[in-house]
Amino acid sequence: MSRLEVKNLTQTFNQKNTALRVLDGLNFSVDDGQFVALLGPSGCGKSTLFNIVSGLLVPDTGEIYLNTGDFAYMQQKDLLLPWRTVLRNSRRTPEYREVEAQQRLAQLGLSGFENSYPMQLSGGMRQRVALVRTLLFRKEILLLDEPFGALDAMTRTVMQSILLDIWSENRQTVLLITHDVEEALLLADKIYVLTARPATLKAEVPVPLPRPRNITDTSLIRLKKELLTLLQVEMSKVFDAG
Ligand SMILES: Nc1ncnc2c1ncn2[C@@H]1O[C@H](COP(=O)(O)OP(=O)(O)OP(=O)(O)O)[C@@H](O)[C@H]1O
Repeated sequence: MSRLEVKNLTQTFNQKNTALRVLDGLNFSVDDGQFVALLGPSGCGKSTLFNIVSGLLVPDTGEIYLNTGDFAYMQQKDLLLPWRTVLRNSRRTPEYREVEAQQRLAQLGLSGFENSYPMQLSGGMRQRVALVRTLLFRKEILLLDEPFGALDAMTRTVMQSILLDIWSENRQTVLLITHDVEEALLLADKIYVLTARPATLKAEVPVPLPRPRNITDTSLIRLKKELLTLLQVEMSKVFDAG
């Protein structure tokens, strides 16, 4: 069953009196409980897509079908409130999921920082607080825009496995924007590759392998080569155009 369908999305922004076409007839669907990764060159329109799916932005044309359920959206910028502590940023109200918030903060390596303020944390720590908040919303759909972008490689690996554990427990539908081909291969059931701006769907690459996965597995190495080739073609369009 489809949880989310994106139909023929088109979006144009006006920049310096010129029309910048960002999405151009984008179509895809995501099944209930599926973990989908979106890969595409920088600036192709991935965050714009999430802004439309979440209702923050109304597209020029096209439609979004959400089959019941609601979503939690973790944007690239962490959007933590500077006047609230880590614990209070993690929860919508003071009473809300107190115990779970404490547990998740500990799980994500933030024990002892519950009463710190965002400005007292590193970029990677702020990103982890934002992830805790997103998870505590307990929505059926998670929109994660580069959730691990500010993390070092080691912490990123730990966070990926925690996210997989949480997903296995709850089977939410996840859409993950990432620049990291290996991250997409380790986590996702299916990878959508987008073209350079204006974004359309370039390829749909299923990853039908059990988890936890090992990036040195021969089938993953083959898929990685395939994805890198697809992305290099699109990247070269960005740099040629620039
Ligand atoms: N509100 C806006 N007004 C004008 N232009 C915008 C707006 N939002 C995004 N853009 C432009 O749309 C294009 C796509 O931006 P978007 O943030 O969706 O890309 P992205 O694929 O998420 O990039 P990255 O991978 O680097 O985060 C960019 O060229 C950006 O300058």
